[in-house]
Amino acid sequence: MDSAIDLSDPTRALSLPHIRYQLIRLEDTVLFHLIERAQFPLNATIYSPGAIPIRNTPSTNLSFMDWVLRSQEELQSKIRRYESPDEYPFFPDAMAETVLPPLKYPKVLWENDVCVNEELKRRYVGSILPQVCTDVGRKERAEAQENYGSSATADVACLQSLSRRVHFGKFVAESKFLQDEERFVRLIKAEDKQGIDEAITDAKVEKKVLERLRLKAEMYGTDPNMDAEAPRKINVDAVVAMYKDHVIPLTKVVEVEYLMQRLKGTKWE
Ligand SMILES: C=C(O[C@@H]1C=C(C(=O)O)C=C[C@H]1O)C(=O)O
Repeated sequence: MDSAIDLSDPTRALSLPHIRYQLIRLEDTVLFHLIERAQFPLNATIYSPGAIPIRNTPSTNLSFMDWVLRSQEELQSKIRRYESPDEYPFFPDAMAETVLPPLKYPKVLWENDVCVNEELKRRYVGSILPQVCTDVGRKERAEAQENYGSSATADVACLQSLSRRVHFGKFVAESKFLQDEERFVRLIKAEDKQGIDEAITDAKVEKKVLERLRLKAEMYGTDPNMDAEAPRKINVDAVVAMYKDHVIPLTKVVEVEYLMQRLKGTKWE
């Protein structure tokens, strides 16, 4: 799987404008996967471990959606998805040998074990989905068994694109570190997480992200030829809240935790 960061040229890979451009493109990916998911009911059953017996496969106590996610990740690891430094599996124990020769990615990040996927999935299932799947001007059942497979497939796409988005925080953090090494070394040595969080925060950029996202959700969430009263394809407020309350905060957690480990390791990935 190709990395979205232009790793052929490490200088470009760590250019903040280039990274921010990738983050803007990822907004479209996340939004389109959410629109796909929002056409189905919440189907809460697929997130409960053991609630749906998974037939003709070794017994598992995973939820149906987790089983689909883990199975997809196992396959995708065989085609090198997780060799890319911007991809992190939700089930590291599912990683298998690749069927293709290994890729040689240039080293742009420093050794770290930062991964927020568990917290991301908890928030996705517990807070984000219930809002995204809320009725948007149409009567809807809470469950539709015939959509269990499609809902889980759309969830995998949403989770993987959200995971890439928040873990891009490592490239942002490395770029900011190189731009102001002395300040960050001082904050890291003082283990001043609050100070690091303030140093990596750009409130103007965050405001622009949310404004742009609202515009995109309003534009992509409606059919141009339908009248204004037609139901929207996505709950716009839910999309903006997702970024404001979860995506941006988790991206900053990744930035801070990556920087806290920046002076410990060797150059990696
Ligand atoms: C990603 C960045 O770092 C922080 C996180 C942001 C986000 O997740 O959208 C935006 C601005 C910063 O507060 C950045 O500076 O672009």
